[in-house]
Amino acid sequence: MIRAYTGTAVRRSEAPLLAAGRGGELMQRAAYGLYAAAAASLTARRGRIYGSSVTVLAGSGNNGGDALYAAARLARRGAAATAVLTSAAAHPEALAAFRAQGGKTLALTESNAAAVSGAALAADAVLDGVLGTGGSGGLRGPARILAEALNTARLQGKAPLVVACDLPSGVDADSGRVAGTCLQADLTVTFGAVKTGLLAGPGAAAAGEIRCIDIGLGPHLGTPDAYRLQAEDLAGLLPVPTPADQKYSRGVLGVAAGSETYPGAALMAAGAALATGVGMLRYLGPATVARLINLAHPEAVCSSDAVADIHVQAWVAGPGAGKDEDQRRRARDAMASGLPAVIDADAIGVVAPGLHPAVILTPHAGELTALLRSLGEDADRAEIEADPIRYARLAAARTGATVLLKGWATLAAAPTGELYSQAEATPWLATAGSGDTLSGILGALLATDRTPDSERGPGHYARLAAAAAHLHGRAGTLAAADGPVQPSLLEPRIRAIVANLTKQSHRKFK
Ligand SMILES: NC(=O)C1=CN([C@@H]2O[C@H](COP(=O)(O)OP(=O)(O)OC[C@H]3O[C@@H](n4cnc5c(N)ncnc54)[C@H](O)[C@@H]3O)[C@@H](O)[C@H]2O)[C@@H](O)CC1
Ligand SMILES: Nc1ncnc2c1ncn2[C@@H]1O[C@H](COP(=O)(O)OP(=O)(O)O)[C@@H](O)[C@H]1O
Ligand SMILES: [K+]
Repeated sequence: MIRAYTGTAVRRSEAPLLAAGRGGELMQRAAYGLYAAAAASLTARRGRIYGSSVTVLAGSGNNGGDALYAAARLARRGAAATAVLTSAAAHPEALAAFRAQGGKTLALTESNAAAVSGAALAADAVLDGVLGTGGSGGLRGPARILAEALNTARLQGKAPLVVACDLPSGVDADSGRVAGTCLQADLTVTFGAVKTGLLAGPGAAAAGEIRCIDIGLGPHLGTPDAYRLQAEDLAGLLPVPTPADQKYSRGVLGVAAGSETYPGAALMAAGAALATGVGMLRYLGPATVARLINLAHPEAVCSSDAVADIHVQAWVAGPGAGKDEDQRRRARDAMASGLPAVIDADAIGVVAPGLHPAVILTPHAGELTALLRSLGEDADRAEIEADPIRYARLAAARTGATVLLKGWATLAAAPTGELYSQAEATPWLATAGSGDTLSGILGALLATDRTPDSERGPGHYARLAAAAAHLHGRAGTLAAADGPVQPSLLEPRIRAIVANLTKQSHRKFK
C-alpha cells in the first residue's frame, strides 16, 4: 500500500530534523536517490551515462539543491551537464558541487527562454528542480515558457526524459492542483513520502511513474492523508470460496440496472459482477432486459420484483436506468435498505443526504457536479477536475455515503475523510459502458465481503471501492493491449486478473 502525505505534513515532519542540523544529510539522501533513479532511466534509454547530455532546471530553493547535487553525480559519470538557473539565486553549496564536476550554468531570462528551451529539448534528460514543496502556484515567467516547450514536445513524442525532483514543478503538493502550468514528467522521484498531490488531479497526470526515496522521515510522518492499494493489498479483499461455502454464503448480489432504452448497461454490469465472482446474481428489471440478461448470462436469476421482495447481501442500482421509474424506485429502496449498495449513473440523480458509508456513489466529474449542485454546493466540472480530492471528500461528507469519483486517477472518499487513489486505468477505458463494468465489479466485492466487523475501520468501503477501481483499471489495461477497449469484452480480463490475484488461495482450496 502506498501511503501519501500532504506536502505540508512532510515539511512539518522534516522540521525537527532540520532544527537538529540534519538538513544537509537529508538533502544528500534525496539527491542520491534522484541521481540513482535518473541514471537508471537514462541508461535504459541510451545504454550508458557517459557521453549523455543532461539539463538541470534549478530554482532558488532546496528542490534546486537536490537536483544540482544529483546532476553533479551524473556529471562525475561523464554526462555533459548544464544547469539552467530559473531564479536569481541558487542553493550555493549544491551549485558549487555541480560546478566542481565541470557542470556549466546559465541564467534563464525572458529573452533567452526560447533558445534555452531548444537546448533543453535536445538534451537526453532534464532534471526538474525548479519548485518542490515550497512552491506556490504554477510556473511563471521564463520557467513557464521552458515548461510549455517541453510539454508540447512531449505531446509530439519528441521530449527528452524528464525526471521531476520531489514533484513536477508547478504541482500543489497538498492537492494535485496546477494553477496554470507545470512541467510534465516521465518519472517523479519523491522524498520522504509520496505527496498527496502526486495521486490526484493534474498532479497525478503530470507525475508519470512515481518512486519514493526513504530519507528517514518515517517516525515523524504521522497519519497518512491518502492511500493507494497495490496488487498485494487486494488478495484479502477478493472473494475466494472455502470448502464450507454454498452459493448463499458466498454472497448474493442484486442488480437493478438497465431499462428498455439502455439494456446494454445491465448486461455489462451483470457480466462484470459474475466475472469478479458471486454466489448468485439476481437481476431486477423489465422483462425484455431480463431475457437479454438470461441469454448472455444464463446463471443470472431474473425477475421484476421490488427490492423488498428479495434477499441479497448487496445492490447495484442505476447503470442504464434512464428514466425508468421502477428502476429509480429500486435505486431509492436499495439506498434505504441498510445494505451495501453501488449507486451509479442515473441513480445518482435520486441521491439525498443521510446515507451511510456502505452506500457507494460512483459519479464521474459531470455527475458529481450535478450531485453537489443538487445539495446546494457551488461546483463546476472544471473545478472538480482541477481539485478532485476536495470535491470527492465534500460529496462524501455531505451525503454520508462513500464516493468513488472516476477519472484518470479514480478516488474513493469515505464520509470520515479516508481517501484512496487508484491509477491502474488506461485512457482507453474512457468509453461508454466502462463505468457499468466498474459498478458490477464493485457490487461483487460488496456482496462477497467477509471482512470481520472488528476489522471494518471507517474507511472500509472506500477501500473496497478502491479495490474495484484497481481490478477494473488492470482489466482495462490488459484489454487495451489488444486494441481499443470494448467494455462488453472485459469479462475474460476481469476473470484473469481475479485468478491471478487469488492464486495462493486457490491452491489452498483446489
Ligand atoms: N527541507 C529538507 O530538509 C529537505 C528538503 N528537500 C527538498 O526541498 C524542497 C523544498 O525546498 P524549499 O523549501 O527550499 O522550497 P522550493 O525549492 O520548493 O521553493 C523555493 C522557493 O521558490 C520560490 N517560489 C515559490 N513558488 C514559486 C513560483 N510559483 N514561481 C517561482 N518561484 C516560486 C519561493 O521563493 C520559495 O522559497 C523539497 O521539495 C525537496 O525537494 C530535500 O532535499 C529533502 C530534505
Ligand atoms: N482518461 C482516462 N484514463 C483512464 N480511465 C478513464 C479515463 N476517463 C475515464 N476513465 C475510466 O473509465 C470509466 C468511465 O466510466 P463512466 O464515465 O461512468 O462510463 P459509462 O457511464 O459510459 O459506463 C471509469 O472507470 C473511469 O475511471
Ligand atoms: K520539482
